[in-house]
Amino acid sequence: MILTPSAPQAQPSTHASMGSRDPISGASPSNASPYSITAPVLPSDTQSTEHLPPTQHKHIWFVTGPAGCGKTTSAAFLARTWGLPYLEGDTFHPPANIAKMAAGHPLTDDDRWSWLEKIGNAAVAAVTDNSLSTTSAPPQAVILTCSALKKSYREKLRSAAQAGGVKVHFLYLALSPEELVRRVTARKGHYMKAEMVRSQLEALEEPDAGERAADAVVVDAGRGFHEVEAEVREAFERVMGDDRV
Ligand SMILES: Nc1ncnc2c1ncn2[C@@H]1O[C@H](COP(=O)(O)OP(=O)(O)O)[C@@H](O)[C@H]1O
Ligand SMILES: O=C(O)[C@H](O)[C@@H](O)[C@H](O)[C@H](O)COP(=O)(O)O
Repeated sequence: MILTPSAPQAQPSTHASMGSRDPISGASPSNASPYSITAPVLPSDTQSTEHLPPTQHKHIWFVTGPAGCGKTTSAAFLARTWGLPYLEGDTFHPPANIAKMAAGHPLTDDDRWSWLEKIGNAAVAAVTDNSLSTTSAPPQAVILTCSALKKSYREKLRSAAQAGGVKVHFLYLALSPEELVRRVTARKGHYMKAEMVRSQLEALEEPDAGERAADAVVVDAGRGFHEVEAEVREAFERVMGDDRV
């Protein structure tokens, strides 16, 4: 089930070509695609405009949902706004997984397990050591993209964070099947083809009520760039604000 299916809205004219905007600097025009990103993106790669107040805990933000829902776009928005490191989940796949998906075959749970383990470990490391920091201290938060389609996958990511004593959050970008297919079809130069959206939706388990009460925020991703950014920003500021020192 899709929680908030919605018709696509017209994009604000200034964002009409955001698919080709540089996702970190936001620079436009550019011939960069979001998939030219190689992980990690460091805070110094961003031109952050906002300062994050000190928080009691370290935070991992997973931006989740099926291919095409806008994970890369929203993760890059958070990273460049707050000057946070950003890790692209796809870069943790072994080559065999990428080849499999590019050939149009969905991954199995087995295929995904070691990938999720790497993502969880990398997320915790990002906020507990300073390998992704441009100062002497580890960053307060890290942003990761990961489809995290099933509850069991999210549980695995949660347990990695729990072991590291770090708070974890899931931003789930809800989008109708039709709009997912439209966006994946329109996107060029990516191994994930539109036919794969169906299998992603078959695997998908949206965050349930318990997850939403705990650590998952559902964002209606069917609106224009500005509206989605505003909702993502609101969720991020609310959660981080609640953890202020
Ligand atoms: N709110 C939006 N409205 C219209 N198109 C969008 C929106 N957000 C992202 N897109 C476009 O949809 C495509 C998929 O977005 P992307 O961020 O790459 O998703 P994902 O990382 O989840 O696969 C890209 O071409 C992107 O520019
Ligand atoms: O769990 C999976 O089936 C895969 O990880 C899959 O989710 C894939 O990696 C991305 O969906 C592709 O890329 P985008 O989501 O970035 O389009």
